[in-house]
Formats: sequence, structure tokens, C-alpha cells
Amino acid sequence: MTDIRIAVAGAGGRMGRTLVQAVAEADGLRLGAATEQAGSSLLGTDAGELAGVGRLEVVLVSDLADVMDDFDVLIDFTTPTATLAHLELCRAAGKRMVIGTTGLDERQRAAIAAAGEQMGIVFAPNMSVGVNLCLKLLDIAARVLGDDVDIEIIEAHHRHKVDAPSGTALRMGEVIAAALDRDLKEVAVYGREGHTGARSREAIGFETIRAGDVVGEHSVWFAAEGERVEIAHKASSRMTFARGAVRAAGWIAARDKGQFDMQDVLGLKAF
Ligand SMILES: NC(=O)C1=CN([C@@H]2O[C@H](COP(=O)(O)OP(=O)(O)OC[C@H]3O[C@@H](n4cnc5c(N)ncnc54)[C@H](OP(=O)(O)O)[C@@H]3O)[C@@H](O)[C@H]2O)C=CC1
Ligand SMILES: O=C(O)C1=N[C@H](C(=O)O)C[C@H](O)C1
Repeated sequence: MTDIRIAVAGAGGRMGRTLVQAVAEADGLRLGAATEQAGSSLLGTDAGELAGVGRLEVVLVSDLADVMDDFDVLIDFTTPTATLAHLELCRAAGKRMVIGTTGLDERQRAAIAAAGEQMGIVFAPNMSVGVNLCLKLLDIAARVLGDDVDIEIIEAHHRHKVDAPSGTALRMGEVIAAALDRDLKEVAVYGREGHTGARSREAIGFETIRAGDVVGEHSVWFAAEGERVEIAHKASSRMTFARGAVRAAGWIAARDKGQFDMQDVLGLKAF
């Protein structure tokens, strides 16, 4: 069987370099193309050398359109604007995508959903097995504890992260709100300051920490009078996300169209 050819967008970034490493380690996949932002000093560099895995004979280019014949699945962990531009190219060329970019607005998420009618897409704010298991546990905890608890979602990330709350925290909020039949838009409270008044039971609070080199930590409190349940996940290496994305790329390569998430890839929807 021939290898699935992977393109990595933003191959010079924190996730991009880790993704190149993960692709190089994976069986049945090989790197076919790698891109970076126009004007980047990294253009022309070998993606493997940049990622510390040795020469892969794939140089970073600025325009995905120039390398469309060199890949089957694009893995994109970049920015919302870049991801949307790549989505259009992949849709037109019948390529699959694995999208890890966070911070997309409603219109951008709708564009991904529309493209999923014509192409295979895995789109998830967190590709780690542990976080996806936590999403399942959160659904159970919310259903069991329901309106007897106050729910707060606390997340911490490195100082370079540009979006808040994290995509993972927002997904956690969506899962909990759906389990409790609440509308997240109505009940979400983002940070608190000043004379806020007492919290309402329905509120789902989000607190954000940005500091140092924290890879990614999420903790959800279900707090009652007399006891508290905490469901927490701590990522200590970006490789956990990259291995998930590579697994998703192998999975989506066999699917012509549809928008999926990591719960689909990991078979967690059956639980
Ligand atoms: N789903 C998941 O499991 C995870 C998701 N993420 C998300 O992935 C995204 C990237 O995170 P991270 O790697 O830390 O960020 P970085 O800023 O380190 O990486 C993004 C890279 O994309 C590059 N880039 C920007 N525009 C383009 C373009 N048009 N074409 C090609 N490359 C481009 C950037 O270049 P330049 O620096 O020159 O702008 C940069 O190198 C974020 O949205 C983050 O939240 C992160 C970890 C896990
Ligand atoms: O930007 C990051 O680093 C991360 N972003 C994702 C998010 O926004 O949820 C996932 C992970 O926690 C790391």
C-alpha cells in the first residue's frame, strides 16, 4: 500500500514542527509538502531539518496552491484566516483536511461545515486522547450533578497563545451546556471583576491564565455545598496533540466527505 502524503501548514510554528516530527515517526504516512507564512525567514528550509528529524527533502513554501499535487491530507494548525484560505484550496482540489486551529468565529466555523458537504474534514480544538475522554466524562458529570452544582472551567496556556478562552475550554462548555439543556451564549460568564453580584446556578464560568511555557491545562469544577468534583487534564508535550492529528489524517484519508471531530476518530461516540 502506498503511503498517505501529508502537507503541514505553518510548519515553522510550535505545532507545525511537532506535526512534522509526528508524521516522520508514523507508519503509512509521509510528508509531501510544508508551508509557512509569506515573507517568513523559514521559507526554503527543509521541514525535517527544521523539526529536528533530519532532512526530508520537503522545503517550506509560502503558497499551498503551488504544492497541491504533493499531498492527500492537509494538517492545518495555523490561524483562522490562513485555515479558511487553505480550506477553499482543498475543497476545490478534493483534498482532505485535519484542522486544529482555534479562535474561529461563527462565520468561519460555518464555512468549514459547508465545505464538509464536499470534502472530508476532521476539525477539533484538541486532538489529545485524554481531552477527548474528558469531554465524555464531562457529559456524564453534568448529567449526574445537574442543577445541584456551580460549574467553572479554568484553563492555562503559554504566554504566546492569542485566543481566549481556549478552543478546548469552549468545547467543554458546549458539551456541558448541551447535557444540561442550557444555551451557552446565554449562560457563559467570561472572567469576573468588580461588583458582580452572586453567581446564578445556570452560569458556566470561564477563567483564563496565560503564563510562561504552559502547554495546555484544563480543569472543570462541579462545586456543591459540601463537595466538589474536578475533571482535569494537563498536557505536558505538544506531541500528544500532534499524534492525535496524525491519527486523524490516516482516518480521514479513507473518507470522501463529511465533517468529523476527534470523538469520531477515536470511536468515542459509541460510549
Ligand atoms: N487542536 C489541537 O489539538 C491544538 C490546537 N492548537 C491551535 O493551533 C494553532 C497554532 O498554534 P501554535 O502552533 O502554538 O501557533 P504558532 O504561532 O506557533 O504557529 C502557527 C504557524 O502558522 C504560520 N502561519 C500563519 N499564517 C500562515 C499562512 N497563511 N500559511 C502558512 N503558515 C501560516 C505562522 O507563521 P508566523 O509565525 O510567521 O505568523 C506560525 O508559524 C492555534 O490556533 C492553537 O490554538 C494548538 C495546539 C493543539
Ligand atoms: O494554543 C495552544 O497551545 C493550544 N490550543 C488548543 C486550544 O485552544 O484549546 C489546544 C491546546 O490546549 C493547546
